[in-house]
Amino acid sequence: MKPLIGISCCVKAFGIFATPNHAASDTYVRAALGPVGGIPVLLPAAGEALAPQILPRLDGLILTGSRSNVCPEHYEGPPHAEGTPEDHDRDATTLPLIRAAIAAGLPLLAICRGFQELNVALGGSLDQRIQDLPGRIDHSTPVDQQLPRLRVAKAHDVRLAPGSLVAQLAGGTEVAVNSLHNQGIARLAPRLVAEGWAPDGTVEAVRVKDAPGFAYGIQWHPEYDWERDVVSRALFERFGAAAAAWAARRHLLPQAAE
Ligand SMILES: N[C@@H](CCC(=O)NCCCC(=O)O)C(=O)O
Repeated sequence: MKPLIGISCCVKAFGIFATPNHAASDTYVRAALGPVGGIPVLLPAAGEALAPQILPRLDGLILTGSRSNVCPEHYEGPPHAEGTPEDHDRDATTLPLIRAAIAAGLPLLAICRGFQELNVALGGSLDQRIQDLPGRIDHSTPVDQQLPRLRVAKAHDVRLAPGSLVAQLAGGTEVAVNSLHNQGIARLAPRLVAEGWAPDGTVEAVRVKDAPGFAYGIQWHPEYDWERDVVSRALFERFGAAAAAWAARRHLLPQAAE
C-alpha cells in the first residue's frame, strides 16, 4: 500500500462569482505521486476539527507554499500592510494540524508558507517583508515576473549545517535554491533547530528538535525542480521513505476504533 500524503489546501476564489474553492498546486500532487511515492490527499482548509479526524488516516503531511501569509495575530505581530494576502481558514487548519502531526510523530515536510506556519505553530514569529530589513536581500519573485523559469531558477545559495539532512542529501554544506517569499523567520520557535541560512542570514531550513520522525521545513520550493535537481528529488524521496515506514506500521497496528 502506498502511503497517503496529506497536502494542505488554500481557500482561493475561482470563477466569475469568485466562489471560494479549496486548492493546492499540481506541483505538490506530482511530487507526492513521483519522488515521494505516495497517494496525494488534498486537505481542505476546514479548521481545527480536521486534524484529529484525518491524521490517523495519513502517513505523511506536506504543508504547501502559497502567496497568502500567516496572519500576524498568530504570532503577535503587527498587522499586515494593506493588500497583503491572507488566508484565515488555512491558518485555522494548518497551525493545529502541524502541532498534532508533530505530537503524533507523523512525517512532515513544510515548504515556504508551510515552513513559516511550522515556525508560528511552535511559538515563533515572522518578519513580514524581509527585503525591507537592513542587510537583507530580496527573496521574493515579483508578481509581474511569475514566469515558470523563475520558479526553477536558482536565486541564492544556502549554507547548510554540517551533518544536517539537506547537507547529507547534497553531499556538502551548500546548496543553490529558488526563492519566492517576502516573509521569513524572525524569532525561531523553541522546538526548531535552524540548519540552513541564506547569505543574508535568513533561515532557510529547520528541523523539529527531538521529533520522533521526519519533521523538516524549508523556505525554498523543491516541488518546482525535483525533475532536474538531485537534492530536491532526494528530499522528497527521504520524506517518502519515512511516510512508507509510517504506512507499514499503521497497517500492522490494529486500527483505533473510529
Ligand atoms: N506568502 C509567503 C510564503 C511564500 C510562498 O509560499 N510562496 C509560494 C508562492 C507560489 C508561487 O508563486 O509559485 C511569503 O511571501 O513569504
